[in-house]
Amino acid sequence: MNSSPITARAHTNIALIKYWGKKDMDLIIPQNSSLSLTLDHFYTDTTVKFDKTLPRDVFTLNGHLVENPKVNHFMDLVRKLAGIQIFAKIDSINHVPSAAGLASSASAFAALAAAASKAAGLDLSRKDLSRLARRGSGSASRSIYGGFVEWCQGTDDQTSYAVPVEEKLDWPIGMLVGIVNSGQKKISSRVGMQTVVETSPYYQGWIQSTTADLKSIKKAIQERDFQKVGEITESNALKMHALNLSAQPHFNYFEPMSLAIMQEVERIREEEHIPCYYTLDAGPNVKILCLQADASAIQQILASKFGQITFEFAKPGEGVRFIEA
Ligand SMILES: O=C(O)C[C@@](O)(CF)CCOP(=O)(O)OP(=O)(O)O
Repeated sequence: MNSSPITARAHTNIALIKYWGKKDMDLIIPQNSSLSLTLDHFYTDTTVKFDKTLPRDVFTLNGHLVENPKVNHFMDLVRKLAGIQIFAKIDSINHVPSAAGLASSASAFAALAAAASKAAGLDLSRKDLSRLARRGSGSASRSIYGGFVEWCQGTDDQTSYAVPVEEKLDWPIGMLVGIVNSGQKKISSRVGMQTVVETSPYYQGWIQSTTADLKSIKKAIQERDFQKVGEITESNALKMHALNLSAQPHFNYFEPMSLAIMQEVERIREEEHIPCYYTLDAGPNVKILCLQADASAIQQILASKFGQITFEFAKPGEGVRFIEA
């Protein structure tokens, strides 16, 4: 066990091919494989120090003491893996608006997996780090790597983990992220996706369609076909959200501003002839895939229409790494 505190930094990732349903809730085995882009702009720094004098885990988020059962459960997994019974001090700083569909759980659990396992004296491979992060939050399995990342669904704890598709990305693309609402979302991803699995009549169609999308997008990435990557991304996101609209009870994450931004992105593409495509996750925030050279032109158009919303640009980011606190 490491006596000194360990700090890890992990970046958030945004899925172009969505994970939206589990086969196994405890092991977090997904219904389908997914693909994401790790972003450099939003990240989490997490410091972990095991301390024999602690009666329980002590967790602070952005400087505030919080109780988080998912973190406690995760730390139990780490203790079991390392064969220790000691509690830890965990300090996490989220440079991401938490829980607003900006995949803050992805960067958070990837950073926690790296810092906690190393502080517990483990030296995990990136594959095993991805497996461990997955137990905290499915999408966190992808933030272990940078660039384009695929989470291979696998069938069990050993075979479900992410792999880098293209980590050192030499393609000048990125995402504009508009924070429509950084408040706590109504329905968590965990609840939302399970409702869909259990009640949407479209779920099997989704599995077939998203599996085909994954194959097509990997080919389009290889061919640097930005239009194809964008079209598949936008279509896949809308199919995911169609599941929510068809669930019982139905739900959706859109706010009026989300739809207005989505329509404006389509207009910019069709009338201004600037290639850009949107995606949304379990929240109202719109992420716009674009080429780096077009980012400021798109930002200016959006600022003229939605002055109250800032659209921050993120380039492809790197995988999880240890840093000096
Ligand atoms: O990231 C994606 O593929 C798509 C989503 O972001 C939603 F749009 C899912 C994120 O789910 P997550 O928070 O990882 O759920 P957990 O495993 O129940 O913790």
